[in-house]
Amino acid sequence: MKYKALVIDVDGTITHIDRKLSLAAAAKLRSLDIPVVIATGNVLCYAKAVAKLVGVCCNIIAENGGVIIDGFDNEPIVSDVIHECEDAYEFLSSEFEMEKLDSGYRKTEIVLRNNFDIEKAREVLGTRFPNVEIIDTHFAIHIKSKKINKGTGLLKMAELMGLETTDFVAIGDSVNDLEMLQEAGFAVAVGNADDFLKDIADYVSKASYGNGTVEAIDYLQSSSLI
Ligand SMILES: O=C(O)COP(=O)(O)O
Ligand SMILES: [Mg+2]
Repeated sequence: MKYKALVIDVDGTITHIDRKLSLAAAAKLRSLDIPVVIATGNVLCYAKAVAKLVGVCCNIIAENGGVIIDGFDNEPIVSDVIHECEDAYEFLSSEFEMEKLDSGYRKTEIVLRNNFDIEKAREVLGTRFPNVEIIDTHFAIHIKSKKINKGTGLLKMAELMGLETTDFVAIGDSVNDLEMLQEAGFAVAVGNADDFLKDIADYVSKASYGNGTVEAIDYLQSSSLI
């Protein structure tokens, strides 16, 4: 066994296209005897439920690295980065009809329904908020700090777990997984992943969504990598 832990995205990676949980992926993750860290752009309470129900509780990177816990009842570590995201949102909302998602729960970023022109929004924002970026995960649009991502989240989590980031296999599907896959020792992109993620991955599954995760874990096990 080469890698000591696995860090895995949620939407598009352990789900089907419609965000329903892939039961096959959940069963596969639950069967592993190495720690499994959930890493998602979703809010912490959502991620905690995912981790608990999948059965991999509870080292969690939520809000794209902005919020981290290393135990279900432990106090979250919350990055202080929301203010600039709020300022950018206020600035944009005078020009775009935007619908906030989960705003009552989010601590570190602003998330919006994917129903406006993101390219235009990036143009309008220009260089006004140099520490803020807008990303599209195909599930939602995030106005987030450039200072945090799932890669910085993995660095912190590895430290909390007494591991190196290179001890991890990372599995993901989208732009918000890029830094995490770059940081990990072994990177997996599922079949539905964006091309730029597939380009940097060590393994690209033929199957998509949750079935891609099952295929990748089968490969890692049969190659004695985990
Ligand atoms: O929050 C999103 O937009 C996508 O969530 P994910 O990181 O679990 O894929
Ligand atoms: Mg995803």
